Order: sequence, then C-alpha cells, then structure tokens
Amino acid sequence: MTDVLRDEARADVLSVQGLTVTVRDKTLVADVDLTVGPGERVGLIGESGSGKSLTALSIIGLLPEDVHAAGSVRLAGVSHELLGADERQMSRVRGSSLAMVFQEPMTALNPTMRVGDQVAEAMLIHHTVSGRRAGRVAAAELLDRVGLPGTSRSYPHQLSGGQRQRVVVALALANDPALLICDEPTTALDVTVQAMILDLIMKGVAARSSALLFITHDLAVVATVCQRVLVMYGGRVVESGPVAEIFTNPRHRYTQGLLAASDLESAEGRLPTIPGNVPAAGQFPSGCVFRTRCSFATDTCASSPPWEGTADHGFACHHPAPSLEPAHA
Ligand SMILES: Nc1ncnc2c1ncn2[C@@H]1O[C@H](COP(=O)(O)OP(=O)(O)OP(=O)(O)O)[C@@H](O)[C@H]1O
Repeated sequence: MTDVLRDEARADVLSVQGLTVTVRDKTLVADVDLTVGPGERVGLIGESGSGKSLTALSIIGLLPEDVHAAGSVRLAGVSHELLGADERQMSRVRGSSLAMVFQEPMTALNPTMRVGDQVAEAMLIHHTVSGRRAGRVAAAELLDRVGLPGTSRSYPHQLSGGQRQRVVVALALANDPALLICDEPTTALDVTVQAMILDLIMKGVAARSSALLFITHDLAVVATVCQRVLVMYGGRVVESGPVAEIFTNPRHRYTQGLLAASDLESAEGRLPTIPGNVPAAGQFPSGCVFRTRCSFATDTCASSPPWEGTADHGFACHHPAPSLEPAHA
C-alpha cells in the first residue's frame, strides 16, 4: 500500500471542528471538536439539553431555520464543507454517505407508503440499485435481514414500534453509509426490544464497516456499543476518551455524578453481548498484537485478562466495549 493510500485509509470519516450553534444571541453548542475514525463507534453522552441533538442535526444539516451553526463539518469522500452546503448538496450526502436514526421512528417514515417501497426508493434515489423491480427485491432482502420478513407491503401503522424502528434502521443502512448517527434510537421503545435494536445497529455497522456516532444518556448502552465517548455539558465537550478510561477514571464532576447515579453492572443482562469484538478498520496496523481489558469487572473477565488478539482476527470477549491497546509498540 502506498503512503497516500495508507493515509486515506486512516483518515477520519467525520471531522467536526469548532462547531458553535446559536439561536439569536444565545449559544447552545460551543466550540465542539469531534472526530470519528473509519469503522469507529463513538458515543456522545450528556444530560438533557446539553446540546447532543443540535450537534447531530448540525452534522446532517437538519437544524431548525432559526438556529445557526458555524465551524467546520467534513465527511470523508465528500469534497465540500457540510456546514453551509445547499439543500441539493446535502440531499446527495444524506441517506448515502451519512444516515441517521432518530428516537421516534414515525418521524422518519412516510405513513402513506408501504415500507418496502420506502426502502426501495432510498436505494433507487442514491443509485444503489437500478430499476423498480431490482429495488423491490433488494428492499425485501434488506427487510428480511433486519428481522422483518414478509413486511414489504405493510404500512408503518401496521407495525409495532420496534418493527418500525427496524424499518428505520434498514432505511439508514440501505446505501451502506460511511457514517451512521443514532440519536437515542431505543429511548421510545419497550425495554424488551431495546437490546434487539441495539444488536441490529451493531451488526449493521459491523457488516458495512460503517462508523457510528451514538447519542444517548444511558451509560450502559455506551459501554455496550461504543469504543470512545465524549461527554457534553452545557453545550461543551467537557471530557472525552476511550470508554473504559472515562468510566473508570472520570475527571469531570458531571461525569463522576453520571457514573455514581448509574448501575452498569445491573445492565449486563438487559443488553446484548457482542461476540468477537473486532477492532475498527485501521485502528491498528495489520498483524499488530494488542491486549484488551473488559470494561466490566466480572468473574468471567477477571479470570482471564488481558486477552491477546490480532488486528486481523479480533478476539472473543463477550463483554461490551473493551479497551484496546497495542501490546507492542
Ligand atoms: N429551535 C431551538 N430554539 C431555541 N433553543 C433550542 C432550539 N432547539 C434546541 N434548543 C435548546 O438547545 C439546548 C440543547 O438542545 P439539544 O436538543 O441539543 O439537547 P440534548 O442534549 O439533545 O437533550 P435531550 O437529551 O433532551 O435530547 C437546549 O437547552 C434546548 O432547549
């Protein structure tokens, strides 16, 4: 591989710099820097009103009219700035390189259109398939893969909340986005289906090597899903780092409070286990040996860490979000 190709392989999928969001003379998000690497899963946490959703909406270009964003948002493979891009440019990026799953599935679905047609249309618009017939077949296959066989001809109101969110995940993944943003994707759902939707998102991004920016207020979900986390407070990022590091050694008073109020251990049973965590593409050079520590200090893990694996084959830790660190310089 040439140096140029290697640099491109390592380049961040998303790079946000100095993002500031204002409404009239009020600053709602201040000077946020944020990057997501190829295949990386990054969490954005913080209390209600801390600016998480406005950050996501700035990236995807869906801020309300009276709200303004300044700074820089760049996406790999897109030659122009996303901030300030016109609607034509943004609709080319949205749904193809960049996709988003919102909290409430009905807001993302067209209530008057069969779900199969919605998925097919998303693929046709971005030329992932050509021709209505191929679109219909591809949509049915994708709905099948997200656990909704035979639902192509259903309307959204004929599906349960969990099934609707599966359709939204299918829509978001339909064009293999480089980056998937999820904003509280399980908050509106029944507890019993939350784990299934998380599992679906995890498997969906892993299969496509998509990067993930995951917004939540649930620390246990972050521990399951993310490798790195940024903590927002009052519109600013107050700390960031690998999940295991932030969760074991939180520096900011707000993060310390969040952790004290949460019960990560009890969350284990309700969250999916992710078999064979694999490092993100390009996270370590091929062949590099690394060690991992599980973020859950349970008997199973305490008996065998650190595991060793290779960047090619990953390793099998059945606990979520282990930290990855190169064993050899
Ligand atoms: N259109 C708007 N006009 C004025 N203020 C707004 C607007 N949208 C959001 N805000 C304010 O900006 C701040 C950040 O909102 P944001 O929705 O990003 O928070 P959040 O961290 O996502 O919270 P939550 O977890 O409750 O969704 C809040 O104080 C909110 O009231």
